[in-house]
Amino acid sequence: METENMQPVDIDLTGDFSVSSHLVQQTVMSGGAEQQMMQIYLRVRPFSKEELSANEDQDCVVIEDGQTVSLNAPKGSANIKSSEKGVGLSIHKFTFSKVFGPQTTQGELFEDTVKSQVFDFLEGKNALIFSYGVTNAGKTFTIQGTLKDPGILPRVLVATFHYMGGHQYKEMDLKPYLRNGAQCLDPDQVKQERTAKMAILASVREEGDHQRTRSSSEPLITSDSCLSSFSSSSNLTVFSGSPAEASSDQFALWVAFFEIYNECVYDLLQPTLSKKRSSLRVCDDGAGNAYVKDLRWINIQNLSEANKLLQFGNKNRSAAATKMNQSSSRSHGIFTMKLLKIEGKTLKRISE
Ligand SMILES: Nc1ncnc2c1ncn2[C@@H]1O[C@H](COP(=O)(O)OP(=O)(O)OP(=O)(O)O)[C@@H](O)[C@H]1O
Repeated sequence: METENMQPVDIDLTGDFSVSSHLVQQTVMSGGAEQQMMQIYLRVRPFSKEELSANEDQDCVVIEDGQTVSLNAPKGSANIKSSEKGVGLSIHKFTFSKVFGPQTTQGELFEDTVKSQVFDFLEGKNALIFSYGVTNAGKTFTIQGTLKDPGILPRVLVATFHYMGGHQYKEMDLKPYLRNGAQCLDPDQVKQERTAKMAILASVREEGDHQRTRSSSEPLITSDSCLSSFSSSSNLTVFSGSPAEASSDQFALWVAFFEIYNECVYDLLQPTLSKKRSSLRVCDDGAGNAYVKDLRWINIQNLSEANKLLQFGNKNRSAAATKMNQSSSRSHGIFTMKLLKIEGKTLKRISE
């Protein structure tokens, strides 16, 4: 899992990484922008019952200390055979910003990795969090989690609504535009926004009625209102106090959810009327910033709405069972939040 604080300007990462042979931590040197460190975390998930009964626990991954792991090639593997012949090594060491073992809880992971970045996002800075790993590694569990064990995304949403407190801008007439801007909507456009959002929320409510019997270990987004229910649970981190409380500023949260599947971009918040979905184009806003053209942005005003959009989007994701993971996501899902800080009717800042 990797996290980075970003400035509003795009940073070309290609060619700018400085990577030493055994150090996986990477330094981002940006042309003109301030130098930033990309934090790279490793989470080692526990073995499943099936993996244990198949004797897959061969101590291949050994956590040496809080930052280092050794990877030992499995018995009988090609790596072992060639290292016995003096070709290559059967042990590799990697160093990370921090390594989290199988006992790490979702709450501990959030605290020790992205919590400070969430605070930065609420205070107006851009941030990017992404998870990277082979199929079945635990990416979905870490980012989304389950009803019982909420992951990073629901925790970020809870923290954001807590921060906004009673200072929400409900007019819906200031909407993110292109990459870093916002546009004013006229009353007809606001009406269209409300209608589009209501259509999604209503469709999830209808489906939610048929889903009440799901278990708490299933992905978070399958259960209606679960975000709201765990937001009150004691193990959930929110920032103490709300910095928004004291000021007269207001906040609007807009979200988008899309996937990259077979190198095409699909909007997950676009109701699909036919089996064939149309893909979206990635464009340049004229200032060198990439954005997805015609991507749907929805203004959400509470956790229940956030949960419904997640349910709706996840249902649209291209999932197919693989040999290793029966509910594997076959695409890269990208959930984006834009937080607008508004004074009167004027946009003061926007963070993503
Ligand atoms: N830290 C963890 N603790 C307990 N179970 C976990 C943990 N991480 C992952 N799992 C379980 O391991 C399985 C695979 O996890 P997950 O679906 O998140 O993998 P993934 O990396 O998203 O896979 P894919 O790329 O194929 O979608 C799931 O059953 C999940 O519940």
